[in-house]
Amino acid sequence: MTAIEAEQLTRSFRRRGKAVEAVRGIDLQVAEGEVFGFLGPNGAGKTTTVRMLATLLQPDSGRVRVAGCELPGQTRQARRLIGYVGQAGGADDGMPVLDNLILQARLNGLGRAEARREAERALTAVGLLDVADRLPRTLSGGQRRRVALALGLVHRPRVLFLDEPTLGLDPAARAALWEEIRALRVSGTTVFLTTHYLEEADALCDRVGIIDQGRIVASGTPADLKRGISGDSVTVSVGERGGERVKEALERLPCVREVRETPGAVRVYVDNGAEAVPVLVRALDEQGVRAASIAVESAGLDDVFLKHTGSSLRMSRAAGEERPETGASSYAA
Ligand SMILES: Nc1ncnc2c1ncn2[C@@H]1O[C@H](COP(=O)(O)OP(=O)(O)OP(=O)(O)O)[C@@H](O)[C@H]1O
Repeated sequence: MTAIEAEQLTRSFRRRGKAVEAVRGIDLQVAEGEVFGFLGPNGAGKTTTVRMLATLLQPDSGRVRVAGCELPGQTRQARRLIGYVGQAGGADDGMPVLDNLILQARLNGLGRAEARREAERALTAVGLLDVADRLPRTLSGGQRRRVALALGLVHRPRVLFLDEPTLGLDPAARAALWEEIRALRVSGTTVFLTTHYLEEADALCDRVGIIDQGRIVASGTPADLKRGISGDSVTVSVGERGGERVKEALERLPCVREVRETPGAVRVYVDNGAEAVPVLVRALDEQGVRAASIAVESAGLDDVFLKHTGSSLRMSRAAGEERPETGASSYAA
């Protein structure tokens, strides 16, 4: 059965008197029990989409059906069946972790005893029962993120929305959260997560939708998406300038299938990276171009991203592109 269905969703905002088209006609379907990743750069429209799917924002046009409920007509029923964990997390710092969860469960209509039971179950599920009596502000960033996850899970939602669940976490905390998400999948919960971490989409998701400038530009399993880009990618770092010359020097070579410029580097697609590198180095030498570094990899999701959007997600992160403050609010259905 389909857990999430959207047809031709659109949403604009007004900013300084101008219309910003955040979402421009999105269609998607997520099957029950699937982990679906929504991958895109800053400002692509991920949060706007996830908030519309999770009943938190009204679309300008289009249709949403989630957990069997048609929106906006069946919003109340839908909220009982879905959970939402926003970027800001949702815990109240003035009360201990367990009380936060009990309150959340009560808000979802559970009786006192059941709310306590479910709160303890959710904390156990995210490995935090030992901090039940602590105030959220005394916890580490990773622990606070897991409290937010528990808040989204306390009423056993069938569909869980996670907006950038691991943003800013260190690798160990991220790995711990990935395990929680994998466990949710095993329990049959449908998970819709937004991310701009390629590795996260690759490691966790059954299917991925790539969003850019408010539109889905590609979707499929990570393996299917990568299959469309077989071979190796060679990244030639050239600094701020010089990309154009490198591109010119390399795109004529018979072993080169395609060349794309990204900020500070040129990505070259070849069948066999190890064989191509000496040829590329010679060609650069002949043109008097010096590369800062050359790296060979199997083509991955970033290459899929580059192909469909014309920009590299990894390179834009490396170039220090910071995310704007979104002020996202948090809510657990
Ligand atoms: N409330 C708002 N008012 C005005 N503009 C908005 C509002 N919310 C989002 N936008 C704009 O809509 C576009 C999409 O934003 P959105 O937050 O959905 O992107 P995103 O992919 O989630 O980005 P990020 O990864 O930075 O969270 C951006 O240009 C953003 O500035």
